[in-house]
Amino acid sequence: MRLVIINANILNADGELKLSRITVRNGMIESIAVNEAGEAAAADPETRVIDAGGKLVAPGFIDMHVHLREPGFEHKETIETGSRSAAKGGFTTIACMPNTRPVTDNPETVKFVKQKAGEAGLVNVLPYAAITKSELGRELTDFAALKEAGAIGFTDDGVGVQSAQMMKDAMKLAASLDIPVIAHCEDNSLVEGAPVAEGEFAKRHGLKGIPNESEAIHVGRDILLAEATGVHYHVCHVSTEQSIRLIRQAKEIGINVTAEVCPHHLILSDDDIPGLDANWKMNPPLRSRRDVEACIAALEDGTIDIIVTDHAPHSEEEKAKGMQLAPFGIVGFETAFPLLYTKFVSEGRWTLGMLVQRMTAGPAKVFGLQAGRLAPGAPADLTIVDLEEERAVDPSAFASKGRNTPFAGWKLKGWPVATIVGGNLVWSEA
Ligand SMILES: NC(=O)N[C@@H](CC(=O)O)C(=O)O
Ligand SMILES: [Zn+2]
Ligand SMILES: [Zn+2]
Repeated sequence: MRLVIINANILNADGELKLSRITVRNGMIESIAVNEAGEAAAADPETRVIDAGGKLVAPGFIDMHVHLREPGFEHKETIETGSRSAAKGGFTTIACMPNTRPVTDNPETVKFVKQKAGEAGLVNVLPYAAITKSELGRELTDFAALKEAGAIGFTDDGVGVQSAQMMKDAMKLAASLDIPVIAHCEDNSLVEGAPVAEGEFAKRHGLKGIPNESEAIHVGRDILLAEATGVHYHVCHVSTEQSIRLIRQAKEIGINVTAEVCPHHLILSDDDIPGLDANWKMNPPLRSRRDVEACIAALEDGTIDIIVTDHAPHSEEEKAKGMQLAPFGIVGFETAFPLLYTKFVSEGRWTLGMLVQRMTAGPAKVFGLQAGRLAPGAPADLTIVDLEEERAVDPSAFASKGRNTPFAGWKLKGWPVATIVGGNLVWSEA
């Protein structure tokens, strides 16, 4: 089967949009050429033609931090609904966190996730496995067996690994297997019971605050451990100026550290939280404007390498428990690109090329994936985006089971309209 995408506006090496014709065969990009008029008419019956109509055709977005909730929390999301939500957001490869039930701390669960993702047949799903059994921080999992089963990295996302010795042992083992450690950085002794960041919002509402140090202490500790062990250490959802300072310095002296940031930490601060609505509750919490500015600058200068959504669906009942009691987390797939395009590209702060790089080639490079680029021989994982279409975020229309977003009603531009994985159209607006 051959697929030809005509009138595709693709970014060239200079970041300019060029109208092109992309030919796909057997799931791979075969050629990219200057668009030719009349191509559609010339196509043979064995060839499917998609007319992109001058819309952006980018490498499929890659999201290296997502929660699909299955097994165990199917009322929040399943691998299928999460995959569909990802496809609708323009993502073609996602990496899912192990804080399921059971925790992905055994080879069977890794295989289960891969099997379910294959059955859904929508996007590429790469499973992470837990660092410690049940993410309890007490005993390491069997890294070699988990890697063998298909885990692409180790993380206890959802909680920080509290013991430095445990983290050091994990890093040593991961380094010997040439596989990264991905860390949710949070010192429990500093955050107990706090639902939002330390600051004005917490004070005004009489809530306990999560201090910036609770994240940065782990980042600093882990950078020293990464230096000692030589592991590839990747920092989850960076949200503070202090963590960024430590990562910047570590990179300067050549320590193998990479980092990610979420759209909400690039856009929202705790000043924006309208009230005690748990759709604004996530971990790490929304911090100060100063932290937001530090995150933006760090993504721009390369201190932070990539953008991830930390898509974290929860049910409406769970989120209705209020700011103090509701679980942390917001959904992310279906708003990520339009949010970032509208806030940073439309408003002139970033080039389109920069945004796309941080969501495609950037993550592919950090995690060594054969994806994230448009070139002959690369997998035909593509996303088509209408940069002109403007509409409001409507959570009731999400493909995700989760409706928990602080961005409901936001008017945004740059909506994905079709997603192609391995040459197959897995989602389209029409
Ligand atoms: N980010 C969140 O607020 N929640 C995540 C856990 C996590 O990413 O730490 C979840 O699993 O719900
Ligand atoms: Zn986390
Ligand atoms: Zn997470």
